[in-house]
Order: sequence, then structure tokens, then C-alpha cells
Amino acid sequence: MDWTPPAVAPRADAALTARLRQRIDHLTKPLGALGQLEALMLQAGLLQGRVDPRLDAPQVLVFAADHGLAARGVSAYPSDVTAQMVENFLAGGAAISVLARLHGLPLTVVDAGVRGARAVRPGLIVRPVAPGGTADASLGPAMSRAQCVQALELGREVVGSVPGNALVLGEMGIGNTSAAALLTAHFTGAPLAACVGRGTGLDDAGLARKLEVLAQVAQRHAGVATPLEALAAFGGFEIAALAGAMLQAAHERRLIVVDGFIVTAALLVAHALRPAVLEACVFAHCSDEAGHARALAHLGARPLLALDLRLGEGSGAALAWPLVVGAVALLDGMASFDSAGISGRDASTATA
Ligand SMILES: O=C(O)c1ccc[n+]([C@@H]2O[C@H](COP(=O)([O-])O)[C@@H](O)[C@H]2O)c1
Ligand SMILES: Cc1cc2nc[nH]c2cc1C
Repeated sequence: MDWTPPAVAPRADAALTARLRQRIDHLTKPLGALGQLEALMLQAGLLQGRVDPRLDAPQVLVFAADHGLAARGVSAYPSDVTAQMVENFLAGGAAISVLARLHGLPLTVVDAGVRGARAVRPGLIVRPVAPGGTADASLGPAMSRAQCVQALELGREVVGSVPGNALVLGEMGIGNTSAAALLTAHFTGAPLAACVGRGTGLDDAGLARKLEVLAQVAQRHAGVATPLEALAAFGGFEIAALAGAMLQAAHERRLIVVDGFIVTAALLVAHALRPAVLEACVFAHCSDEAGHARALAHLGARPLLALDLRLGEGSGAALAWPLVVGAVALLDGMASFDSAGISGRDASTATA
């Protein structure tokens, strides 16, 4: 499949790493006492190429699309809910709407292929790759090669159209834990059964049926070779757009706050194409959905939170956002041992 991802070069800057480490270690706290936030400080500084990273015009982007495979009864909810939730996002009543408002983050919803027609409004980008969503992956590829490239490019363009240097990414799409499970099994090598979960809340019988259907889909597409072939085989448009968005964001050295299972599945694709995309990624939480922990382990990721969330729509990433803000603010605003006249560790050994 012909598509060249944007360049995402790894940046191993030993001098800047040493300066950041020095700065972090001299803040007025016991060495290492800010734990994972110190790793975040270092990451933000390296990403931006400066010892004093800043968060500028952060944005929430939620990519939405429908899945043909939903017709096979793999979700606890009907596909209609995708379009209905898009309206809820825009009306301000969804979890992500509340959290984005709370944190002063502009929310943009991207219709990458949600069933039904909708008018363009502020906060909504309508760019369906196919108006009805993806095709049923149990019958053939969820999307054509051309559609796959179109969705990847959509994600890139959306990122290019919004300001700022940090993105909180989410998704919405009934059936998309199925696509995410298939992608996770494909990219991590974990057994499919370990990657398939209850999604929106299937009962035991529903989960067994979902696993049966997904095993057929995996079997049908067992020959997929490249990352883009896997993405096209399993879908969906919102996942492909997210992969494109993450690659573009990493290319521009924007910070990406990764939400749950589905956004991480999109990252598996992006990572397979450009491994250095991880340098831009902050992992918000470990979802309750089976398979997310596998994907995170494959990426060597350590998420900030574990709240048993399984909502999606960027809600976990928005909940973790204040931790990112906190880390950057602490790096910027805390006094150093020298500036505050506080005795460092060396003083205790000197008097011992
Ligand atoms: O982000 C997650 O980890 C997550 C886990 C389970 C479900 N979801 C959300 O639920 C929808 C997909 O669930 P399902 O059962 O329809 O495949 C989709 O809109 C996701 O945003 C999201
Ligand atoms: C109501 C509802 C809200 C959601 N938000 C993200 N996925 C969702 C799935 C459902 C069913």
C-alpha cells in the first residue's frame, strides 16, 4: 500500500537530557520524589528541545466513525449510538464535553465516517471517508487501500488545522473495540482471546459470540503482511485517522495524551510505521478493557492512571491532562535548592 508516513526522527539529545535531569534534580524536593511526573518533565523538555517546556493551546480531538462489523452483534449497543453521541459531544453533555470544558480545552469532533448526514457546525469537522462507515470485516477488508490512505491523511490534516503543541486524543465508534482487539492481537502477537473484551458491556454469552466472530475475521485476514494492510483489513476510519493524527503530531513534536484501548490500538499502527512516535506519547490510563494492558506492555508504556475506565471518547486522557499541566508547571515554577537556600543531600553526608 502506497503511503509514506511523515518523518518522525528519534531525538537522542544527551546534552539536553543532562541539563533537564540537572534542573529536575535541583528542584526543592528529595531526589526523585515527584516520581512519574519527573519522567513527564523530562519527556516534555526533550520533545520541545528546551529545558523550560510550555503547553501552548492544548486541544481535544475526538475521531468518530461506524463499523460494518457491528452488524455481527459484537457490541452491547446499536450503531445509531455513534451518531447520537457525536450530537451529545457537541451539545456539551458527554463526559469528554464536561472534562474539556472543566480544563478549558477546545473540543473538536471529527466525523470520519459516522452513519447519517450531519451539518457542519463549530467544533465539528465532517469528512467521512465513506458515509456509512467501514465495510463488514467478516466479509472482506473493512476499508479499501484508498480509503485507508484517505483516513490516515484526514488525521494528518486535522492536526495540521488546529493550533497548539499538545493534543488530548479520543474516539467514538460502536464496534471499535473489535477492530482494536484484532489490531492488538496482530501487532502484539498476543492470543486473540487475550485481546477481546466486553467493550460497552457485553455479558458472558455476548463476549463468547464476539470472540467467535473475531476469530473468523482474524482467520479471514490471516495473510495481512504490512501495518497498513492490517489497518485496512480490520478498520476503522477513526482508528486510521488517529494513527495519521499521531504521526503528524509526533512529526510536529506536539505532545500526545493517549486515551484508552482504541487510541492505543491506533498507536500500535503508528508505532509499527514510525517507532519514534512514542517520544511524543503520554499514556493516560490503563483501561478496564481486556487487551489494553497487552498493547501498553508491547509499547513499553507506563500509564499514569488505572481507574477501571472503559468509556473512551478521550475521557481518560482528559482526566490525566491536569497531571501533564502539573508536571510542566512544577518544572517551571519550583525553586531550586540554591535559589531557595535549602540544604541538599550532600550537606547530610558532610555532617555525618
Ligand atoms: O477506551 C477504552 O478503553 C474503551 C473501552 C471500551 C469501550 N470504549 C468505547 O465504547 C465503544 C466501543 O465499544 P463496543 O462494545 O461498541 O466495541 C467506543 O465508542 C469506545 O469509545 C472505550
Ligand atoms: C452511551 C455511550 C457513550 C460512549 N462514549 C464512548 N463510547 C460510548 C458508547 C456508548 C454506548
